[in-house]
Amino acid sequence: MEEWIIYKEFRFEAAHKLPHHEGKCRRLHGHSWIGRVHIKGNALQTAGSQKDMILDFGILSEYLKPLVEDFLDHHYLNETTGLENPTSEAIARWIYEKLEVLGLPGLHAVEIHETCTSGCVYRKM
Ligand SMILES: Nc1nc2c(c(=O)[nH]1)N=C([C@H](O)[C@H](O)COP(=O)(O)OP(=O)(O)OP(=O)(O)O)CN2
Ligand SMILES: [Zn+2]
Repeated sequence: MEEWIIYKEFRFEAAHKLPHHEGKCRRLHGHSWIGRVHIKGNALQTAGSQKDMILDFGILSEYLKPLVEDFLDHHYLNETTGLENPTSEAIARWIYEKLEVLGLPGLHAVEIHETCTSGCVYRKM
C-alpha cells in the first residue's frame, strides 16, 4: 500500500476577536494567516493531464480561491464565517467543512497558522 499527501498553501490577512479569551485575544486584532489544505491519495493517476499526480495543484487552487476571496482575505472572520469565537481550531474546521461540501476529492486535513508560532491541523477521523 502506498500513500501520498499533497498540499496547497494559501494566505490571507484577516481580523478576529475571541470574546471568551481572558487575555489580549478578546480584543479585535489581525494576523497574516497561512493555511494549507492536505489531500490524500493511494494511487497516482495513470493517464491524461494529471498523469502521475494525485490532484493537480491548480485544481486545488480553484477550490480555495472563492473561499479566500469571499470569506477570508481582508475580512472580519467573526462576521464572514459566522463563528462567534473564531479560534484557529474553529477556522480550520470551518474551511474543511466548506471544502467538503464543495466535494474536494481526497480532502484529508486543513492546517492553519495563526501566528509564526501558533496553529493547528484539523481532520475528520
Ligand atoms: N488553542 C488556541 N489558543 C489561542 C488561540 C487559538 O486560536 N487557539 N488564539 C489566540 C489569539 O487569537 C492570538 O492571536 C494568538 O495567540 P498567541 O500564539 O499566544 O500569540 P502571541 O503573538 O502572543 O504568541 P508568542 O509567540 O507567544 O509571542 C490565543 N490562544
Ligand atoms: Zn488571533
